[in-house]
Amino acid sequence: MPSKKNKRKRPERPTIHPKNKYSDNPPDFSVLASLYPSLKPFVFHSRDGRPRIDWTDFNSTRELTRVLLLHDHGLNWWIPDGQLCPTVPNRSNYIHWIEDLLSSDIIPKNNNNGDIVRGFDIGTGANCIYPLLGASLLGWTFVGSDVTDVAVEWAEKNVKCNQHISELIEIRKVTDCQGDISIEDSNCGESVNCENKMDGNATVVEEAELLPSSSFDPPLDMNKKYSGPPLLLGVVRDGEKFDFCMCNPPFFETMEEAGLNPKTSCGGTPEEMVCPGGEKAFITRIIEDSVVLKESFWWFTSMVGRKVNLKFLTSKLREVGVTIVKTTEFVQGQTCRWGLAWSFVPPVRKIISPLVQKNSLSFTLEVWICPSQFNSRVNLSLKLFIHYSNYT
Ligand SMILES: C[S@@+](CC[C@H](N)C(=O)[O-])C[C@H]1O[C@@H](n2cnc3c(N)ncnc32)[C@H](O)[C@@H]1O
Repeated sequence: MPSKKNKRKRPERPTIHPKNKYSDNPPDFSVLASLYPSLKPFVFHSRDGRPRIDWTDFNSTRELTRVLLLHDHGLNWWIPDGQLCPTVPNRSNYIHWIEDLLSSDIIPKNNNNGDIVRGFDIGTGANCIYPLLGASLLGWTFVGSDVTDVAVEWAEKNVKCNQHISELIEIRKVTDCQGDISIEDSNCGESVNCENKMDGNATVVEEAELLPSSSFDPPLDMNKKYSGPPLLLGVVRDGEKFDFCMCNPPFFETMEEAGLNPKTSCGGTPEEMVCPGGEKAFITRIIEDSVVLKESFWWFTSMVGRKVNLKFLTSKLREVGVTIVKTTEFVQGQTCRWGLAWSFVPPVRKIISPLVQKNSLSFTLEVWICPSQFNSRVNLSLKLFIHYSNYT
């Protein structure tokens, strides 16, 4: 007789966004191999008779991505050997999560660009996957930025060979000396050299009082501060307005760390995978840039690779006085990634729940409201957590 313990199964976490093309129809490698002979050499059958792909072989994963983009999205696509190869279903999850953000009514809709949705993909890579998917699935327009010549060259090729959406995507090369971009660093007192610097206004002070203490979060090691080329500040041009930015950052500090998952081979050069301070430093810089560029973006978002960093980053967001933070979990086979979104736009929705559930499902919202956004001088240590499912 099964024990009571076994009966109490934890609810299954959704691993794929319901709007994802593959949520009801996962790719059938046999069918695809019969339609695209170039895929055939990479498909084999396991003992249970199911068609499989060798995920540890870069050529297999690249060919599968090429075929899926062509077959399911009508996109021509290629990357040179060794460049980071995206998996289409999980990259689509991030796009659909942003779609949810834009359509949710927690903050007012952005009408800056009329009906046109405009996104900024920080580090678009040679694969240019997010602009290609966002443009082909949803008709969004994009600026995709990158620093390396190979990424910019191949992203441009991938855009040009898709005439039906090429008008929607601009690839922007980031250079080290772009703009005059040093921003105030309150921790180490570097020089301030930008017009719109972070200023400690009243909202920041109240926010610190109102939101949970971050005293247990480890600080960012000063030696590991992001010191690379600009991310947003200095790359976004005067007067540009975006509905969102997105980013799949270099997660790791070393290539050894990057190579820790022997179950997959998605390629990835050091420029794509690694930066001093890893994702924590990279995303911290995006947060700092967002303070200066709060008028230029409706939503800021980034992928986060490690949960411990998510905690650090959300506390950083509280410090800088955002009005909203939203997180989600992207489950990719055995790997978990997180989505982090924030905004400085005052929220309109007020669904209040006393607690943030610990083991929340994927694609859920956490919203923090700072009462000072409503010009209220409430002298209470008030914490409002809003939590609801994006599926509703
Ligand atoms: C993990 S890869 C992501 C590539 C692609 N977006 C994807 O999801 O597969 C990170 C990318 O960020 C780029 N990158 C690093 N620093 C950057 C910067 N300062 N500005 C723009 N891109 C940068 C790298 O060259 C690399 O292409």
